[in-house]
Amino acid sequence: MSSFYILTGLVAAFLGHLAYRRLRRPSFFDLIPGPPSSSILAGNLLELSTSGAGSLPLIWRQQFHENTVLRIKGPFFSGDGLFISDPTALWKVYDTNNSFARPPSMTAIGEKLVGKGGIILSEGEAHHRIKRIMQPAFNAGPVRNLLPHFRHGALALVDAWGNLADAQAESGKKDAKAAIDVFDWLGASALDMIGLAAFGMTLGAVGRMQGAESVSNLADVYKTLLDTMGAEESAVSIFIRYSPSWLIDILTLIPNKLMQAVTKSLDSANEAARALVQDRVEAIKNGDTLSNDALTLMLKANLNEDTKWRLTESEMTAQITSIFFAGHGTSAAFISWALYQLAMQPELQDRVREEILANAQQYDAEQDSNIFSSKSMPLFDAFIKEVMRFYPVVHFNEKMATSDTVLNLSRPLVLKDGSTVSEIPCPKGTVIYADIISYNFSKAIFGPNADEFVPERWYTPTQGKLAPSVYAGLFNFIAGPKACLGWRFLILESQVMLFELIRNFVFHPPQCDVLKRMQLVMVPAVMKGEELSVEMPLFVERVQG
Ligand code: HEM
Repeated sequence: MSSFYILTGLVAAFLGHLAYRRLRRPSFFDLIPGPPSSSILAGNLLELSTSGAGSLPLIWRQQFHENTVLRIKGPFFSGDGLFISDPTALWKVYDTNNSFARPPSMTAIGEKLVGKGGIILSEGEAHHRIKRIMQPAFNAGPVRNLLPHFRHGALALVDAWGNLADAQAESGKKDAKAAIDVFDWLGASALDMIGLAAFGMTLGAVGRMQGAESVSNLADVYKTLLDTMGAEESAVSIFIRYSPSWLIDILTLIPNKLMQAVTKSLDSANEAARALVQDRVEAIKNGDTLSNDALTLMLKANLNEDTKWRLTESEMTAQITSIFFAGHGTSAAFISWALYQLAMQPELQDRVREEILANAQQYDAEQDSNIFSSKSMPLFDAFIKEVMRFYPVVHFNEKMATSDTVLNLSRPLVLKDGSTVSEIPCPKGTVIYADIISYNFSKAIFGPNADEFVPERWYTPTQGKLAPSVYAGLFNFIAGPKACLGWRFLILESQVMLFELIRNFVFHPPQCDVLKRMQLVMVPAVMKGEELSVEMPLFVERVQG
């Protein structure tokens, strides 16, 4: 019965909203080009049923060419939103003075998924306190020391895929069934990498895919949690992505199997994370000086911190869930797209492998991350940057203006009435969607061939004005105080993993189209009958000789 009242209330609110839209005075934003107001839902459903270039921002990009500002109208009083890829405007949104923050609606969704108190959802002073403890573990030096952990994880995957490739070769089959779903395996491997490098523990997720006993229940718990979140992308969830927080709170009151499943796995994940923190604190107290994983460094930093800055045990536990959440699907998708691109461009794959093999002996001897520099391995370095540009697995990032402000633009914006402006007013409450895809594909920044995959572009400096950036002038990790904490971790993890995989295997293209599916992360998907299945089926063959 309560569901009936809630739904009736929502329908009434919707009708009221339509009336308000008709009656309100036109604003400046009405002059900014963008998809028709009614298309936000239809467009998002399109995003769901995704085609090859199936991201909504991608479709808009084709429609609106090089427009660096697009206006959207969100459903249910969620106000005006701006998709922005203009570098000057991005500098303003992501500067350190905090005049923009995560929209409350996104925090509301996030808290339902990953719980409260983690670094990702925190803002302002609370965020500063958490980051102070976490940042040192993710700086360049400590991350460089994680190389042996990443190598260990990469070799476990090489071993597993070697067995599968041998079986494939023996059966002589090269049909769809013989393909390896590299995304699934890389997901397990990413869990193992985080387990080893971030938390100093063996999770055994890759071993489990080969039929071994579970080493730790944490791997199962997080896999269930992340799979449940992956299933989240329904029409309703896309709808609420653009909705105000009060609406999200109401919607989640409706009895819902998905939310119940997420809450259940989140509880188990938190329980397992708490046990891990307690175990690690005990080890430090007992004089553990050898462990160099991120959690040990964070806990040591915490113990040495002034009490007013120190994180409590439950705050520390929340950070573990944040790291798993932020660092698992992202890296699995990123490395999957890298392998896909190599499979589609065999000539490039050969050249990258040649460079890897030329450096393999030195790498084995020194095990030093310097080998991955643009000086030692220019093509490998350029390839990774180009994958980052071409496959922005995190495709947009939301912020909301916390006070009235103005956004200057690097290029004039042509309004619907034909006039041009070089700045746009941004009233308090305006939601900004930093459009990472459009930025990464901007011809003004990356040149006329921005739509093509060309690693060599990285041999010369980029021409156009760049957005603030922590890596290669790209916006994938955003910038400012809330920039990705794990970007160095991700780059080294990918370098080590790709080095070992390309060194050992040749990748052949799938026998079907691979689609870009816009979940929270841009994941690969293929059509299986009528259903879209999240996977990346590649043929993997051992390198001969
Ligand atoms: C291709 C891979 C990755 C991409 C594109 C990426 C991108 C991002 C982005 C855009 C944010 C900002 C989110 C927001 O505030 O809304 C973020 C935050 C974060 N990321 Fe990553 N990330 C990646 C991999 C990783 C990995 C591997 C880790 C950890 C091992 C990680 C840890 C974090 C953490 C802890 C935050 C929260 C930072 C804060 O709020 O201060 N990320 N990431």
